[in-house]
Amino acid sequence: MKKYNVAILGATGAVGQEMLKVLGERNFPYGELKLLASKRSAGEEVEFQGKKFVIEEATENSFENINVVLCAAENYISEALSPAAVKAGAVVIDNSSAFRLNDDVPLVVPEVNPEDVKNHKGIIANPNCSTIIALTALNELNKYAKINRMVVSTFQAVSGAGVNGIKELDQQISDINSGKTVEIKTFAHQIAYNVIPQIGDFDEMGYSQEEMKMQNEGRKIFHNPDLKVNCTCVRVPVYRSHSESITIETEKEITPEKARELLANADGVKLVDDPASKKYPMPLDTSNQDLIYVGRVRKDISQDNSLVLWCCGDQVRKGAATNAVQIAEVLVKENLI
Ligand SMILES: NC(=O)C1=CN([C@@H]2O[C@H](COP(=O)(O)OP(=O)(O)OC[C@H]3O[C@@H](n4cnc5c(N)ncnc54)[C@H](OP(=O)(O)O)[C@@H]3O)[C@@H](O)[C@H]2O)C=CC1
Ligand SMILES: N[C@@H](CC(=O)OP(=O)(O)O)C(=O)O
Repeated sequence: MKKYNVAILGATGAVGQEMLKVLGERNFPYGELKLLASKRSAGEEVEFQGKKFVIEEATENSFENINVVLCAAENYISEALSPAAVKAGAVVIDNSSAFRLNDDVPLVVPEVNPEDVKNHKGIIANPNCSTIIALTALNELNKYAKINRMVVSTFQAVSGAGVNGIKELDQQISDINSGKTVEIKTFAHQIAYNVIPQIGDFDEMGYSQEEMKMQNEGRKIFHNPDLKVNCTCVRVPVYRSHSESITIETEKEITPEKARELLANADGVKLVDDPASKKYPMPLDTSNQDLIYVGRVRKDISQDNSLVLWCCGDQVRKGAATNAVQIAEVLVKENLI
């Protein structure tokens, strides 16, 4: 079997560490494996599949002989290093938001628009985590009856802000329980025992950057430039898995029964919808795996052709690492690397 040399850029981060796990779990046919991070982590050892790997400092010269770069670093790092990786002949699958809306960069959720990878020019973008979760959940409904409008509220786990987000919740809980003063570094306010209706900076309309991604990226992935989305993103003191309350308005009616039938057979989705038995998706049940759980499916009683649903998914997995590895698998299958 042909092997592909893989580099993970940001290998010590929340997403990078998960990428390594997912490569192993899905038996991705990797040959050479390079783990890249900042100078701070260079020299650290990581054990993977019985072998020791040493973290290297990422530089423009890190990508010789690499076929695929799984990039899990901030925008400015991806902007600085992805072009060098492409120049060296690699395909970059980028988790940052740096290139997502560029015309020559496919933005791909493999369950929804895998064919878009064909137009890549070296960089393929992984969408925003909440957007991946919502669109995976909605794909079959959108195919049955085009979605014209979405109203979304997200409840986003602290790991969405990386390893520092996890540390901050841990630290604040421990400080509060031992009567110490709470320190705030990563989030705008105390996150322990709180919810914060801000993820990213606000624009002049009052929407945060994170909130606008659902519309801007959703339009590109669904190939629907007229899709209208109104989104509110909230950080909650949950470690893993984002939850979303979603209302969709469709071009023709989808009854809740039909929606459940479509969701029960949707790729990447698990229907958990039995409220009478207290069964619905919750982050504690959806973490460390890849399915997007959907439930609480019901008619929107406030307007026609509208449905309300609730979904949860592990944003470090399907919302980031797994989606990226799935894109690499499409490239392999289509002989595009
Ligand atoms: N967390 C999530 O759920 C999701 C994250 N994303 C996106 O994925 C990317 C990574 O996020 P996440 O894993 O959460 O972040 P983390 O903060 O957990 O990890 C950041 C990674 O970037 C590395 N890094 C920092 N500075 C440099 C540098 N100068 N050169 C090379 N590498 C560097 C860090 O290495 P070191 O340890 O050495 O500092 C670390 O490996 C971001 O673009 C984020 O927006 C997308 C979807 C979901
Ligand atoms: N901002 C998301 C995670 C993320 O990194 O998104 P993006 O890749 O769109 O910046 C969160 O905090 O939960």
